[in-house]
Amino acid sequence: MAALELRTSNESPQPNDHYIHLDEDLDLYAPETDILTLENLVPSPYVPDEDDATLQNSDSNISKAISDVHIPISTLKLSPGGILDEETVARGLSNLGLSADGIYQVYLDVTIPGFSLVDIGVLGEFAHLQRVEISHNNISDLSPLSKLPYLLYLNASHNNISQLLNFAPPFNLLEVDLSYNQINNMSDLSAHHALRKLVLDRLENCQCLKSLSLAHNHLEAIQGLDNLPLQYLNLCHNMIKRIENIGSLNNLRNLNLSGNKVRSLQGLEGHNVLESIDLEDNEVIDIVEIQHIQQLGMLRELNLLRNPIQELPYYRLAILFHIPRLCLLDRHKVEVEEKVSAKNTFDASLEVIAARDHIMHVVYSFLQPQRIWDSTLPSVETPYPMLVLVGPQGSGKKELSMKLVEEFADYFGYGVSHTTRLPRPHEENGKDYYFVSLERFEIDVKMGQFIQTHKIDDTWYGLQMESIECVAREGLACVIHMELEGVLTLKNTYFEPRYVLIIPLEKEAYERRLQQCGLYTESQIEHILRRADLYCKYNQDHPGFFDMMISSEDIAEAYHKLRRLVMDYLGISSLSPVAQANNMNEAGKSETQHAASGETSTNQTTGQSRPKLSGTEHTSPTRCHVSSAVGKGIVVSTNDTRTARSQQDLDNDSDALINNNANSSNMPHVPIIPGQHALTTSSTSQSSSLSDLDSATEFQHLSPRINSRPQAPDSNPNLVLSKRISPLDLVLDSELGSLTQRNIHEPRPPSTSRMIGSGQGSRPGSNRHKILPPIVAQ
Ligand SMILES: Nc1ncnc2c1ncn2[C@@H]1O[C@H](COP(=O)(O)OP(=O)(O)OP(=O)(O)O)[C@@H](O)[C@H]1O
Repeated sequence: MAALELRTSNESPQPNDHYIHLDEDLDLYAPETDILTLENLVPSPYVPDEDDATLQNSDSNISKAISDVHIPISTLKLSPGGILDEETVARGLSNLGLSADGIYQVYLDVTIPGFSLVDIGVLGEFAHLQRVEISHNNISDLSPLSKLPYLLYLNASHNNISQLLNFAPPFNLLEVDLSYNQINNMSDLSAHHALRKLVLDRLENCQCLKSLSLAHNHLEAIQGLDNLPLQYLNLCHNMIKRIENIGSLNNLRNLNLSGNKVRSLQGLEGHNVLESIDLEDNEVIDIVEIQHIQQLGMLRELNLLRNPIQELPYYRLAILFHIPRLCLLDRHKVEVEEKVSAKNTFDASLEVIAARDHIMHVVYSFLQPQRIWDSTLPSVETPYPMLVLVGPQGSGKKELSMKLVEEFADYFGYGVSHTTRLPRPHEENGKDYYFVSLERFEIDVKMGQFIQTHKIDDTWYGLQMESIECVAREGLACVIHMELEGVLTLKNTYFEPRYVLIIPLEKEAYERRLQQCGLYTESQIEHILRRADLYCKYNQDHPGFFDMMISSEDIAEAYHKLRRLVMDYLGISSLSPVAQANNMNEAGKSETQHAASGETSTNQTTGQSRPKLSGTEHTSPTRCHVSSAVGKGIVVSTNDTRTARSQQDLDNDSDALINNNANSSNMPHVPIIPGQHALTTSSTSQSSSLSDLDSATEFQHLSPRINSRPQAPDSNPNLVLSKRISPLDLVLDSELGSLTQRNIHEPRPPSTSRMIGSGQGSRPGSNRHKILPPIVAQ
């Protein structure tokens, strides 16, 4: 093996060993030799300047002497053609020290920058080198370094190297600087087991570098990758704590950071083409970190296995809620059901909330002994009449409801909700609300008492069946107020109330009002105002959902409108009889026009049209004429089979209805009062409205008569049931009966449902309008 060595011992030179004795007249530069002994070292006669190359008999001066040797350029060209020659190497040698085997004094370092070197093959002959600096050349092949077994430090920056460390690795290679090269192929570095520092700065010239893998190193930070066109970056199994300095990797599609110490996902924002992130076995702990990757539109795969975040309840659903576009999470395929479940868990739509609420109460009530709520039980045509004021908190619904009930005490009763909030001054238990403890509320829920519940902040509100039934038992229609969620639940039940949206449209005035009442904190007010927007939007998006909207900036004015509306419903007026008749005619005309033309009424807030709420929605032809006249309110059936009524019909409407009722059913002429059942006069139905199943059977015996179909029991004796059936079955039975047993052209016997018994007096207006007509836009 050829080597340039300095031997300081007294060893005798070996003739065949290419040793050079630095005798008095021996030239230092002797290319054909490769070992120097330092005995009697004298200045070289080739050195032109006496001060230069003065070798002294000491180690320190030897180094200087050799490195300062000057060869006249005119006589010697270093490394011609970029092929490194020994002379150039000799000029670059420094750092005299012991060879690795401890036998020789050798130069341990070589520095050969800026020689435009292409071929460094000769370096292989300097096996003792420990530090090689060959930067700023044109080297593309480092394979000769495979012959330097003691190499510890390599600086090959600013070259044309395209392969990373593609030489047989010196056993102890510690540090490599390959910055400013053309590396576009990262070879497996696992053989370089001692490598502790790898500098790959300024790889920006590698404009084709699409895939970079630096796995299983001890990298503590990401750097030097700026602006690379990388699509795949594998940094797994390093010691990286922060995702940094990859902001300019705009083409990154696949990032593997598994097996690191990453805690935050900050730094991943803006990687809009990132499709896959592997963060398995890291330290991500907080779900808020997901916000950093939430907006990555192409992200389809995420692996957070073996991160503390997995301990969070609903972890998987939470991730899917934030990034619903994921297809693969923690190496498991994401199912559609999971995505739906995620949405429903964290941001359920109002409809879902209501459906859940409804299901819960139905299930709990089924677990209880069944009772028939006979005062509010629906029949085919006559839902129990209810008026629901809907709107956000502080919109004045409660005040309006109370006033209405107070003024129209003969028609309406107030359906008292339960709440877990404390009573406010002037509020009375049982009048404004039933103020109950949370425990009591929960017990009632589990006892199946509620038909709907709704939570606002930490307060529960809920309407119990008994509250409505209480009002119905009095023969009154029920007025309640609630939030939108409550309405949606109610719409799942058999109740078919009229819904009036009460909402202050002027936001500033509304805000002032909320502030002045002193009941709400600033954040609550903000929330309420947002809810007000939600109501408006819901009204816009669901035409016809609310039957009417009343703006409630000014409560007095709102009440005035509501009052007018109700009076119109009930056909009562404080106007003169003539004006009253005119009003009725006007109302009748507009109703006729709507019914005849199938017009739609206009949504007040939006100007959108909405389908007129009328029974023309019903499919049964036998029900059309009924519904076209009455909508969903208190219903009286007529013999009139036309769907559009003439003005004359309307003028004669009341009388016709009364006569029809009386004639067709052979029943006495009775005025109709909301909520009163026709059979309340019968001794059988005088009993408690909270009947158990026995009374349900009793009810079934009577049901044909309830529907004024005397022939039904005979023609269908099965209707007299001895077994228990559900109210729903009753409805189905009676509907079936109406379709199968009765000729649909046959005039329909009037329904006597909701009619008061003959023994009871009529209430004001009840002989004028027996129905709650559909609300039309004003
Ligand atoms: N059973 C119920 N289901 C759903 N919401 C309800 C129910 N009972 C009451 N609410 C609503 O809960 C909200 C809070 O009730 P609260 O008695 O504090 O009314 P408020 O803030 O005075 O509002 P408003 O002036 O509109 O009546 C109100 O919007 C009310 O309508």
